[in-house]
Amino acid sequence: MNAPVGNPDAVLDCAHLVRRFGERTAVDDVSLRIAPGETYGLLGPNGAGKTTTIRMACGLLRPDAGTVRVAGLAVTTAAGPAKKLIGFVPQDVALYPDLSVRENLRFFGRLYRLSRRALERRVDEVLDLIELRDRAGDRVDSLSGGMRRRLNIGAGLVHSPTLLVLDEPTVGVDPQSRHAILESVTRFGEEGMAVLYTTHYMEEAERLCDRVGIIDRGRLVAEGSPRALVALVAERDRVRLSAAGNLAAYAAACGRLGRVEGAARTGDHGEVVELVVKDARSLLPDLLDLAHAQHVDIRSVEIDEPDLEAVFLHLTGTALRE
Ligand SMILES: Nc1ncnc2c1ncn2[C@@H]1O[C@H](COP(=O)(O)OP(=O)(O)OP(=O)(O)O)[C@@H](O)[C@H]1O
Repeated sequence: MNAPVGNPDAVLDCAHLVRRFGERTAVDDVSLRIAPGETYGLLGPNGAGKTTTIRMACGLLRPDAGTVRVAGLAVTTAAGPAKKLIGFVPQDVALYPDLSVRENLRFFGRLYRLSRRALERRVDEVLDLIELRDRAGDRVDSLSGGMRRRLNIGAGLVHSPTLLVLDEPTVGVDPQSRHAILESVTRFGEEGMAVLYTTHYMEEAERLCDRVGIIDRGRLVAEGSPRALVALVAERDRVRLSAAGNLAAYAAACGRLGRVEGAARTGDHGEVVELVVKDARSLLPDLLDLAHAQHVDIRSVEIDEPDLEAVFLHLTGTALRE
């Protein structure tokens, strides 16, 4: 049976996802959780693994390893109850150009077998959410590109999903539609929906997301609130390094570095090194060099407060946007 298990507080629970394409590991041991009403941004440059991660999260792509649960239900590439809880909005617009805005929404609602009355009510709600009520009767091929993007989001919303997954929804849209999209995503969170949002625009992640995961070359290299991540480049921070190797020796060596005010091995299985440091920004390279010298494999860095671009640059040595 597909009984709910795992963390009941998590709407989405991805554990240790791995996906390879030939020789290339596109997603390398990514775990993330999203709580009800939480907007989580997956931030990374082109090719970092964002789309591959969310396609696995939605059951559109089979992971080579790892599991996905939505509201405790296993997500697989086969049809199942978990899939009904997910609304997926792809990067490319998938709509019927010769149908009206309203007819498109009805079409997607019928796929989920909503009753006629429930469907009409929900279509009206969605038209308000995406701010297209005044265009409801217009054919899609008469809409601007940005309006089509908004309708594309509406199509993912019409069955009232518990989890909405949006893949770079503002790429290439006009400023007015971009604003409307960002406003509506804020409202989804306020209404209790969990949102997984991929972007390579730092300012979007900073504005919209309760929490951001920074992904680089398939690895989730840092996770936290925008403010907490920004603290990575501020004056004194708590740093949690998830790692594998001789962590007792590594923690002791970190403690001997200047500017480290405390170092301890923690975590349920001793897999974390926790540090209190002054100016994590300048210290992080030393911590990573030390890990390298001691053959310690750092899996992720977590910080409890300048901007996310700086954080990204600092963590990966590359810019978020090429
Ligand atoms: N179907 C596929 N076959 C082969 N390689 C793939 C496939 N899909 C993705 N990849 C590779 O996996 C890596 C991650 O791609 P992915 O599309 O997940 O990144 P992304 O962060 O979403 O980037 P973008 O912002 O450009 O969409 C890239 O190196 C990409 O070339």
